[in-house]
Amino acid sequence: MGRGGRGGRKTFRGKGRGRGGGGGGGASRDTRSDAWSDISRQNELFESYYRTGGFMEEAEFEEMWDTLKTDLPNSFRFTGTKSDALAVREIFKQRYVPTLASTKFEGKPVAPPEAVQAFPDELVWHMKTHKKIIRRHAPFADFQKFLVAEAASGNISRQEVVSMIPPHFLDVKPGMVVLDMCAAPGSKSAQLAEMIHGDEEERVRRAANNEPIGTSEEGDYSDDGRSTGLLIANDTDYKRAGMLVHQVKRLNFPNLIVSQHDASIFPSIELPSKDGQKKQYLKYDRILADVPCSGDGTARKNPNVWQKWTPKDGLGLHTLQLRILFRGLQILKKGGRMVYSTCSMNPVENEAVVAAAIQACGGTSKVQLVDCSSHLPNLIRRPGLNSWKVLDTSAVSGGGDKTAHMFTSWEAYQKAKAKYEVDEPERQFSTKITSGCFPPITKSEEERIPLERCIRVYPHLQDTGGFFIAILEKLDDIKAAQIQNPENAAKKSQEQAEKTTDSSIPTPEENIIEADATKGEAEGDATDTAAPLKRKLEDSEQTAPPKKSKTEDEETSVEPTEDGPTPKEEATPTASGPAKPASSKQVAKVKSDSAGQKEYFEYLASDDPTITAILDFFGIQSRFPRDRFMVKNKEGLSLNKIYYTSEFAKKIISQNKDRGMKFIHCGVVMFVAHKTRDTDNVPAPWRLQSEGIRIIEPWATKRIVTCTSKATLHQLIVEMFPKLPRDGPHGLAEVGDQLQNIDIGCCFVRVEKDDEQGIPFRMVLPLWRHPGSANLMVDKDDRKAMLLRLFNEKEVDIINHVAEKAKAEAEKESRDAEAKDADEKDVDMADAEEVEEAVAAEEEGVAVDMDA
Ligand SMILES: C[S@@+](CC[C@H](N)C(=O)[O-])C[C@H]1O[C@@H](n2cnc3c(N)ncnc32)[C@H](O)[C@@H]1O
Repeated sequence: MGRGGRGGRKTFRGKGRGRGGGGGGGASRDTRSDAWSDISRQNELFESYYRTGGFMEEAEFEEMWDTLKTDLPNSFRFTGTKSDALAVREIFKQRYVPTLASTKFEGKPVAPPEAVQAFPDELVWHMKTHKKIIRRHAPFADFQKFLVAEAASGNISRQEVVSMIPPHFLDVKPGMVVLDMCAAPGSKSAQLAEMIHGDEEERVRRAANNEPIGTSEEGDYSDDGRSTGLLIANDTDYKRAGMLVHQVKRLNFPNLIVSQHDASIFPSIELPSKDGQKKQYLKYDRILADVPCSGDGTARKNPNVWQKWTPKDGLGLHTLQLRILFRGLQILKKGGRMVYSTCSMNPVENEAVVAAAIQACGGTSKVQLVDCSSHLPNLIRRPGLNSWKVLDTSAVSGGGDKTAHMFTSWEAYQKAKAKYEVDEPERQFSTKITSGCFPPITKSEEERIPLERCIRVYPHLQDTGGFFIAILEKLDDIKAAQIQNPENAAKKSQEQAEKTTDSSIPTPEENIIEADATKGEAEGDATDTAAPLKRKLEDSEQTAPPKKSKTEDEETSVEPTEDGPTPKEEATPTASGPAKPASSKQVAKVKSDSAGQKEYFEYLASDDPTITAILDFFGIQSRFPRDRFMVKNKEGLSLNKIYYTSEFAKKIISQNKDRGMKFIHCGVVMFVAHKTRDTDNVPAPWRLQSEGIRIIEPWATKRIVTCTSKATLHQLIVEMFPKLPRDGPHGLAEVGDQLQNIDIGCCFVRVEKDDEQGIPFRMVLPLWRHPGSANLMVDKDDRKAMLLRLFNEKEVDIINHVAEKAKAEAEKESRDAEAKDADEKDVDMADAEEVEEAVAAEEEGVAVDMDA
């Protein structure tokens, strides 16, 4: 002890084991690519921290480190309603798994895809062959087509295995109000939306048929079986929020709002309140904080980790992470659950944040860590840490002589720093180290935070990336008086604890280690979202609840102590001082981040003439709500597109319209104006959209066509605009017979699940009945995906009868311009329209019905 100076420092240099990448082995060839073989998978500081930080036994560390240097397996998840996901999974198992199992690549057998045992129902799969090999090499061509087509159709999500874990621990049930605080690019939001959705479609169908929908402890089905829940998916980054919108749009979920706010000051969302009543603010049943982090658990797919890892990344993010978690806990319902997760293995970003947030909330009587050891029993995991060391690199200003230091406690850090201030005042430490970065020290067992309940997933445990998950439950209101600045709370508790601890805390000198002088990085503001190591692009590769009470207002009632003010006067816990109101400047900044764009969400009146005409046209039962249709123009006019949202989403959007909330997406496209001359006499010239069709179809009583044969379905998919005269012969079998009695306009085509014929699930498709033909309103890519899924047909040309006719006519005209046939010139108006649409569709590579 007390050796003084830097004599006790050890150098990292020479400690590296010099192991190369690779690892793995096994009977079949590991075909993972050499994709970034040119990048050295070594970083001495990174290795030394995890080797000497006391995270695991040496032997396990070796295994973990060897795995970290290998490429990550490909992984994906079957998505959507459970029955659809299981059906697509069956196609995959029957068609592709056996083929891949007998495939050879470069003369060696390929390891076939395997179901990841950690997740139920074999819905998650991974495969060792690198995705670049799958993409480029012939033996995988069919499988690649399947992956691309199903990902585009939303039946598959290409997501990293560990990234799928957090939503499973959130225990979301239909009807819950959920917030995803850092949601982009949206893979976990998609999982959460599926959970809120539950088996809604089946329930709604029963409700529409006046069949009992059953009761459930799991959700409030009073809205005719529809999920009354809500998901708010938020991200602060403008571009990434745009990606998020793109991803979640595919889900066609009317209960989803995308917002763009800084999660650490996430605004309180106002609820409608009755006249004279105190304002109420939204509280959440479930919150996910999948926060920005250093991302060192992604080293298997992210070369930046090897090239740029420095302890400052984690240190710099700790405070932002703490503020986000703290804000989440504030707006969580009492009894609600919150999951905090990162893809970093660094305790400074993990256990330290969790402990500091619990302390900031007033301790374990307010917020507890939930023991989830029996949940997802097949997930191999390690407990959270109760002790760890904090690594920092110091540097003499002006660069050079960078040194690494490992501290075991806040006290040790302060002592070392004080000593350096005397001995070597020009040496700079990270300004980001706070007492909260260190393990908490508590006076009694009751106060102890059981950090071992956190979950650590290391790469070698089940061939994944590294990940951290903490599951928190809010036991009690966090009273205004108890809300302390998170950092101060942690510090205060640490100071108290330090007074009572024994003298076994190592001195700084014992913990100082010298780093490779070339490895340090100048400290930057690690909260800058452009920092290279940030976990920004993770997943981007594509990529009994509290029972609901009678009214929405009651359901989301808020605790008086945590009522939020309007966004403009939001009280925010800050890292450097007590909670204070955010300035209006802050709010203005959030607005201007969007480059001045504003989304308008204007609801149509329930007796809006357009809505009335459309709903009458399709014979929509009066029980279907008529007041949830929305348009996205300032004037509130039904011009081009009409969207549908859930009742609760409508309440939230309408109530917070002028409060500075930055909502950037809500609603599912339900109807699109069909503007052609042949619609002059159509009472409702609006197209049904694939996005919204399944929401409204159960309630339709008119313009329904049933397709019972797989052969007819094939024809409808392969042929655009097949001929269909009003009377006389046609080639469209049972569908043609029904359509002959239907006037021009849009129709529903119902296709029921039929195992015998190999129709794996129920489908509802929009079709436009033209005067002389009919056309499924499905774009070409979706047609091709359907042909692959249902018929295993890979190279099918979609026939566009009208475009072909137009082309043939043009050729004929140019050959014999003089001899034009008068009859041919007299193409009827409707045919001309069809030509116009079809040719445009050909040019754009999509069917006319594709909604941009
Ligand atoms: C790890 S990623 C989230 C991944 C996402 N949960 C998913 O599964 O697709 C972290 C996200 O946090 C966002 N972020 C960074 N700072 C934020 C803040 N202060 N508030 C909200 N989001 C933030 C980043 O833009 C990034 O998209």
